[in-house]
Amino acid sequence: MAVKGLGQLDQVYDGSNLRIGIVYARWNRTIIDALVEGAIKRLQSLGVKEENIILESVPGSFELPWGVERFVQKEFEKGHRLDAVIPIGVLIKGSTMHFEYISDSTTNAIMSLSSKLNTPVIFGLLTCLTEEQALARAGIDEGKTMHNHGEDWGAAAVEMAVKFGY
Ligand SMILES: O=Nc1c(NC[C@H](O)[C@H](O)[C@H](O)CO)[nH]c(=O)[nH]c1=O
Repeated sequence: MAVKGLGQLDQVYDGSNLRIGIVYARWNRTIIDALVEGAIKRLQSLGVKEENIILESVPGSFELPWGVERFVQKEFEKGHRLDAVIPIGVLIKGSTMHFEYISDSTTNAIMSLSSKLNTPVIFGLLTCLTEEQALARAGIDEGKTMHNHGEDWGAAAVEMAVKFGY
């Protein structure tokens, strides 16, 4: 018996009527730029118009939750509802516990945003132990060992907006 919905696992969703926000942190900029580019590329491949992809930045990943919350509210107040938002940040472990505290607090805060804003908020935070891990997940390491995770986030934003949006 076919399990209902499984066939949707690789379904392509039409983003042509969607307005998507991307809020990126400005730490580890080379990696961030690749991830943002990957998300935009996938959004456009799913039909999201260039003028409907709205970019904003914050100083670092710690500012992402509040920045995303205010970004969505300000766009709504301007009459431009966002159908989904992709926060993008790159945290790389240093020699202190800073990484752990920001990773944990920011992840939990981002997780609660979708319900709080009634808008799909995608988890676009890389929490890496080494720079090499982050480069690989942005698809820009030497050996091109992984795909650009920004593309996954773009696809998730379109799917969540089409399936559960207004
Ligand atoms: O420390 N490492 C990182 C970082 N620190 C800054 C922090 O997010 C915040 O902007 C400041 O503490 C000011 O509030 N922000 C990142 O996005 N990635 C890191 O790897």
